[in-house]
Amino acid sequence: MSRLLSRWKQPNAEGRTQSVTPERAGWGYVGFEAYELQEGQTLTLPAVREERCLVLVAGRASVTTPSAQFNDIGERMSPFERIKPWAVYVTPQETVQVKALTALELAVCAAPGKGTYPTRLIAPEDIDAEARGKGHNQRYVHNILPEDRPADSLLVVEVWTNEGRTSSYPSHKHDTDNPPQETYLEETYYHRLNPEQGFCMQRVYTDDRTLDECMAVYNRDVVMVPKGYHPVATMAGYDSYYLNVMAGPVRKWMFTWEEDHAWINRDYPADGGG
Ligand SMILES: O=C(O)C[C@@H](O)[C@H](O)C(=O)CO
Repeated sequence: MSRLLSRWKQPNAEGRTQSVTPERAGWGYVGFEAYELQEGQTLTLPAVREERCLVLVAGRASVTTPSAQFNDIGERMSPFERIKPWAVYVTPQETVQVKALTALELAVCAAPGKGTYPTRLIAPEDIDAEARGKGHNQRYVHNILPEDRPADSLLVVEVWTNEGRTSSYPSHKHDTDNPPQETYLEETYYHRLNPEQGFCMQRVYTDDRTLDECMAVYNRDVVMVPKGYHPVATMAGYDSYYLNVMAGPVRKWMFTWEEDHAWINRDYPADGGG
Protein backbone atom coordinates (compact mmCIF):
# COMPACT_ATOMS: atom_id res chain seq x y z
CA MET A 1 0.00 0.00 0.00
CA SER A 2 1.19 3.49 -0.75
CA ARG A 3 2.84 5.31 2.15
CA LEU A 4 0.72 8.31 1.10
CA LEU A 5 -2.51 6.49 1.95
CA SER A 6 -3.94 6.16 5.45
CA ARG A 7 -6.81 3.70 5.51
CA TRP A 8 -9.82 4.27 7.73
CA LYS A 9 -9.73 2.35 10.99
CA GLN A 10 -12.54 1.44 13.36
CA PRO A 11 -12.98 4.17 15.99
CA ASN A 12 -10.74 3.67 19.04
CA ALA A 13 -12.04 4.32 22.59
CA GLU A 14 -11.93 8.07 21.97
CA GLY A 15 -13.63 7.70 18.58
CA ARG A 16 -10.52 8.42 16.53
CA THR A 17 -10.41 6.84 13.06
CA GLN A 18 -7.57 8.76 11.43
CA SER A 19 -4.41 10.33 12.75
CA VAL A 20 -1.89 11.94 10.43
CA THR A 21 0.82 13.68 12.41
CA PRO A 22 3.70 15.59 10.80
CA GLU A 23 5.99 12.78 12.05
CA ARG A 24 3.92 10.12 10.32
CA ALA A 25 3.64 12.12 7.09
CA GLY A 26 7.32 13.09 7.20
CA TRP A 27 6.64 16.78 6.85
CA GLY A 28 6.56 19.92 8.95
CA TYR A 29 3.17 21.59 9.02
CA VAL A 30 -0.13 19.73 8.56
CA GLY A 31 -1.82 17.49 11.12
CA PHE A 32 -5.17 15.79 10.60
CA GLU A 33 -7.44 13.64 12.73
CA ALA A 34 -10.94 12.29 12.19
CA TYR A 35 -13.33 11.12 14.90
CA GLU A 36 -16.62 9.29 14.87
CA LEU A 37 -18.51 9.84 18.12
CA GLN A 38 -21.76 8.33 19.24
CA GLU A 39 -24.60 10.52 20.44
CA GLY A 40 -23.81 11.64 24.00
CA GLN A 41 -20.08 10.79 23.74
CA THR A 42 -17.58 13.41 24.88
CA LEU A 43 -14.15 13.97 23.42
CA THR A 44 -11.43 15.97 25.13
CA LEU A 45 -8.59 17.24 22.96
CA PRO A 46 -5.49 18.33 24.88
CA ALA A 47 -3.98 21.80 24.59
CA VAL A 48 -1.36 21.83 21.82
CA ARG A 49 1.01 24.35 20.27
CA GLU A 50 -0.84 24.20 16.94
CA GLU A 51 -3.89 26.16 15.86
CA ARG A 52 -6.80 23.89 14.98
CA CYS A 53 -9.92 24.00 12.90
CA LEU A 54 -12.63 21.56 13.98
CA VAL A 55 -14.99 20.81 11.10
CA LEU A 56 -18.32 19.13 11.81
CA VAL A 57 -18.36 16.92 8.74
CA ALA A 58 -21.69 15.46 9.90
CA GLY A 59 -23.80 15.76 13.04
CA ARG A 60 -24.35 18.25 15.86
CA ALA A 61 -22.21 19.04 18.89
CA SER A 62 -21.37 21.51 21.63
CA VAL A 63 -17.76 22.69 21.66
CA THR A 64 -16.12 24.25 24.72
CA THR A 65 -12.65 25.71 25.24
CA PRO A 66 -11.34 27.78 28.20
CA SER A 67 -12.23 30.97 26.28
CA ALA A 68 -15.38 30.08 24.36
CA GLN A 69 -18.49 27.94 24.29
CA PHE A 70 -20.53 27.06 21.21
CA ASN A 71 -23.70 25.17 22.06
CA ASP A 72 -25.59 22.95 19.65
CA ILE A 73 -23.78 23.70 16.40
CA GLY A 74 -23.91 21.67 13.20
CA GLU A 75 -26.77 20.92 10.89
CA ARG A 76 -26.02 18.44 8.15
CA MET A 77 -26.15 14.74 8.97
CA SER A 78 -24.04 13.84 5.94
CA PRO A 79 -21.59 15.86 3.83
CA PHE A 80 -23.62 14.72 0.81
CA GLU A 81 -26.46 17.02 1.91
CA ARG A 82 -24.07 19.57 0.40
CA ILE A 83 -25.03 22.35 2.77
CA LYS A 84 -22.33 24.46 4.40
CA PRO A 85 -20.73 23.02 7.54
CA TRP A 86 -20.15 24.49 10.98
CA ALA A 87 -16.57 24.74 12.19
CA VAL A 88 -14.58 26.13 15.13
CA TYR A 89 -11.19 27.80 14.92
CA VAL A 90 -9.23 27.02 18.10
CA THR A 91 -6.28 29.13 19.13
CA PRO A 92 -3.12 27.29 20.32
CA GLN A 93 -2.77 26.11 23.93
CA GLU A 94 -6.50 25.56 24.54
CA THR A 95 -8.04 22.27 25.55
CA VAL A 96 -11.21 21.44 23.64
CA GLN A 97 -14.22 19.52 24.82
CA VAL A 98 -16.64 18.22 22.23
CA LYS A 99 -19.98 16.74 23.24
CA ALA A 100 -21.76 14.89 20.46
CA LEU A 101 -25.48 15.73 20.43
CA THR A 102 -26.07 13.27 17.58
CA ALA A 103 -23.78 10.78 15.88
CA LEU A 104 -20.83 13.03 15.01
CA GLU A 105 -18.14 12.90 12.36
CA LEU A 106 -15.52 15.44 13.30
CA ALA A 107 -12.35 16.51 11.50
CA VAL A 108 -9.55 18.11 13.48
CA CYS A 109 -7.22 20.06 11.21
CA ALA A 110 -3.98 21.38 12.71
CA ALA A 111 -0.98 23.48 11.71
CA PRO A 112 1.58 25.67 13.48
CA GLY A 113 -0.01 28.62 15.28
CA LYS A 114 1.34 31.75 16.91
CA GLY A 115 -1.75 32.57 18.95
CA THR A 116 -2.52 35.64 16.87
CA TYR A 117 -6.25 34.94 16.65
CA PRO A 118 -8.78 34.02 19.34
CA THR A 119 -10.97 30.95 19.25
CA ARG A 120 -14.06 31.63 17.13
CA LEU A 121 -17.06 30.01 15.54
CA ILE A 122 -17.06 29.58 11.77
CA ALA A 123 -20.76 29.50 10.92
CA PRO A 124 -22.23 28.56 7.53
CA GLU A 125 -22.72 32.26 6.70
CA ASP A 126 -18.95 32.79 7.13
CA ILE A 127 -18.19 30.25 4.41
CA ASP A 128 -18.15 31.07 0.69
CA ALA A 129 -19.39 28.58 -1.89
CA GLU A 130 -17.81 28.30 -5.32
CA ALA A 131 -18.31 26.29 -8.50
CA ARG A 132 -15.02 25.62 -10.31
CA GLY A 133 -14.18 24.21 -13.70
CA LYS A 134 -16.40 23.07 -16.53
CA GLY A 135 -17.72 19.98 -18.23
CA HIS A 136 -16.53 16.77 -16.61
CA ASN A 137 -14.08 18.80 -14.55
CA GLN A 138 -16.73 20.77 -12.67
CA ARG A 139 -16.65 20.66 -8.89
CA TYR A 140 -18.19 22.52 -5.95
CA VAL A 141 -16.21 24.07 -3.15
CA HIS A 142 -16.83 25.49 0.34
CA ASN A 143 -14.00 27.72 1.53
CA ILE A 144 -14.08 26.99 5.27
CA LEU A 145 -10.82 28.70 6.21
CA PRO A 146 -9.34 30.38 3.12
CA GLU A 147 -6.37 32.73 3.09
CA ASP A 148 -8.53 35.87 3.41
CA ARG A 149 -9.92 34.67 6.77
CA PRO A 150 -7.85 34.90 9.95
CA ALA A 151 -5.46 32.07 10.87
CA ASP A 152 -1.69 31.80 11.28
CA SER A 153 -1.08 28.97 8.82
CA LEU A 154 -4.14 26.74 8.31
CA LEU A 155 -6.10 26.57 5.05
CA VAL A 156 -9.24 24.39 4.99
CA VAL A 157 -11.59 23.69 2.09
CA GLU A 158 -14.19 21.04 1.18
CA VAL A 159 -14.89 19.84 -2.35
CA TRP A 160 -17.60 17.76 -4.06
CA THR A 161 -16.96 15.92 -7.31
CA ASN A 162 -19.89 14.21 -8.99
CA GLU A 163 -19.62 10.67 -10.34
CA GLY A 164 -17.48 10.20 -13.44
CA ARG A 165 -15.67 13.54 -13.09
CA THR A 166 -12.28 14.93 -12.15
CA SER A 167 -11.19 17.51 -9.59
CA SER A 168 -7.99 18.94 -8.19
CA TYR A 169 -7.47 19.00 -11.94
CA PRO A 170 -6.02 20.07 -14.32
CA SER A 171 -3.07 18.87 -12.29
CA HIS A 172 -1.42 21.54 -10.18
CA LYS A 173 1.31 21.59 -7.57
CA HIS A 174 2.32 23.77 -4.64
CA ASP A 175 5.58 22.28 -3.40
CA THR A 176 8.11 25.08 -3.92
CA ASP A 177 8.55 28.05 -1.62
CA ASN A 178 8.71 30.64 -4.38
CA PRO A 179 5.88 33.16 -4.03
CA PRO A 180 4.23 34.70 -5.96
CA GLN A 181 4.67 31.83 -8.47
CA GLU A 182 4.13 29.02 -6.01
CA THR A 183 3.95 28.39 -2.28
CA TYR A 184 5.06 25.30 -0.38
CA LEU A 185 1.92 23.75 1.05
CA GLU A 186 1.54 20.24 2.41
CA GLU A 187 -1.95 18.86 1.94
CA THR A 188 -4.23 16.13 3.28
CA TYR A 189 -7.36 14.75 1.65
CA TYR A 190 -10.04 13.21 3.87
CA HIS A 191 -12.19 11.32 1.36
CA ARG A 192 -15.87 10.40 1.55
CA LEU A 193 -17.81 8.47 -1.08
CA ASN A 194 -21.53 8.21 -1.74
CA PRO A 195 -22.69 5.42 -1.73
CA GLU A 196 -20.17 4.42 0.91
CA GLN A 197 -18.83 1.26 -0.73
CA GLY A 198 -17.44 3.27 -3.62
CA PHE A 199 -13.91 4.34 -4.35
CA CYS A 200 -12.19 7.05 -6.32
CA MET A 201 -8.68 7.35 -7.72
CA GLN A 202 -6.03 9.82 -6.69
CA ARG A 203 -2.61 10.17 -8.29
CA VAL A 204 0.31 12.00 -6.68
CA TYR A 205 3.26 12.62 -8.98
CA THR A 206 6.14 14.95 -9.69
CA ASP A 207 7.51 16.18 -13.03
CA ASP A 208 10.49 13.81 -12.85
CA ARG A 209 8.26 10.92 -11.68
CA THR A 210 10.51 10.12 -8.73
CA LEU A 211 7.15 10.24 -6.97
CA ASP A 212 4.33 8.67 -8.98
CA GLU A 213 1.62 6.90 -7.00
CA CYS A 214 -1.91 6.08 -8.05
CA MET A 215 -4.23 5.10 -5.24
CA ALA A 216 -7.67 3.50 -5.02
CA VAL A 217 -9.19 5.53 -2.21
CA TYR A 218 -12.12 4.32 -0.16
CA ASN A 219 -14.60 6.05 2.12
CA ARG A 220 -12.92 7.90 5.03
CA ASP A 221 -9.36 7.20 3.82
CA VAL A 222 -6.80 9.99 3.97
CA VAL A 223 -4.28 10.79 1.24
CA MET A 224 -1.15 12.77 2.08
CA VAL A 225 0.29 15.06 -0.57
CA PRO A 226 3.84 16.04 0.41
CA LYS A 227 4.62 17.37 -3.06
CA GLY A 228 3.68 17.12 -6.70
CA TYR A 229 0.43 17.07 -8.65
CA HIS A 230 -2.57 15.42 -7.00
CA PRO A 231 -5.64 15.01 -9.25
CA VAL A 232 -8.74 13.03 -8.24
CA ALA A 233 -11.03 11.04 -10.56
CA THR A 234 -14.41 9.66 -9.54
CA MET A 235 -16.04 6.45 -10.81
CA ALA A 236 -19.49 6.10 -12.33
CA GLY A 237 -22.14 5.75 -9.63
CA TYR A 238 -20.11 7.30 -6.81
CA ASP A 239 -19.99 10.96 -5.85
CA SER A 240 -16.99 12.19 -3.90
CA TYR A 241 -16.52 14.65 -1.08
CA TYR A 242 -13.14 15.55 0.34
CA LEU A 243 -11.87 17.86 3.03
CA ASN A 244 -8.49 19.44 2.32
CA VAL A 245 -6.09 20.82 4.90
CA MET A 246 -3.11 22.79 3.66
CA ALA A 247 -0.30 24.61 5.46
CA GLY A 248 3.26 25.75 4.90
CA PRO A 249 5.60 28.63 5.72
CA VAL A 250 3.52 31.21 3.83
CA ARG A 251 -0.28 31.24 4.17
CA LYS A 252 -1.05 31.66 0.50
CA TRP A 253 -2.37 29.11 -1.98
CA MET A 254 -0.20 29.72 -5.04
CA PHE A 255 0.24 26.86 -7.45
CA THR A 256 1.56 25.89 -10.88
CA TRP A 257 -0.56 24.06 -13.45
CA GLU A 258 1.03 21.07 -15.17
CA GLU A 259 1.64 22.48 -18.61
CA ASP A 260 0.45 19.44 -20.60
CA HIS A 261 -3.05 19.65 -19.13
CA ALA A 262 -3.48 23.38 -18.62
CA TRP A 263 -5.58 23.52 -21.83
CA ILE A 264 -8.44 21.97 -19.83
CA ASN A 265 -8.85 25.39 -18.19
CA ARG A 266 -8.91 27.17 -21.55
CA ASP A 267 -10.21 25.03 -24.40
CA TYR A 268 -12.13 22.17 -22.84
CA PRO A 269 -15.80 22.59 -23.76
CA ALA A 270 -18.28 23.68 -21.09
CA ASP A 271 -20.34 20.52 -21.64
CA GLY A 272 -17.23 18.31 -21.51
CA GLY A 273 -17.67 17.38 -25.16
CA GLY A 274 -21.08 15.77 -24.63
O1 LIG B 1 -10.43 22.90 -7.23
C1 LIG B 1 -10.37 21.73 -6.81
O2 LIG B 1 -10.71 20.80 -7.52
C2 LIG B 1 -9.89 21.46 -5.41
C3 LIG B 1 -8.42 21.57 -5.28
O3 LIG B 1 -7.99 22.84 -5.64
C4 LIG B 1 -7.86 21.19 -3.92
O4 LIG B 1 -8.40 21.97 -2.90
C5 LIG B 1 -6.39 21.31 -3.99
O5 LIG B 1 -5.78 20.53 -4.66
C6 LIG B 1 -5.69 22.40 -3.34
O6 LIG B 1 -4.36 22.42 -3.76
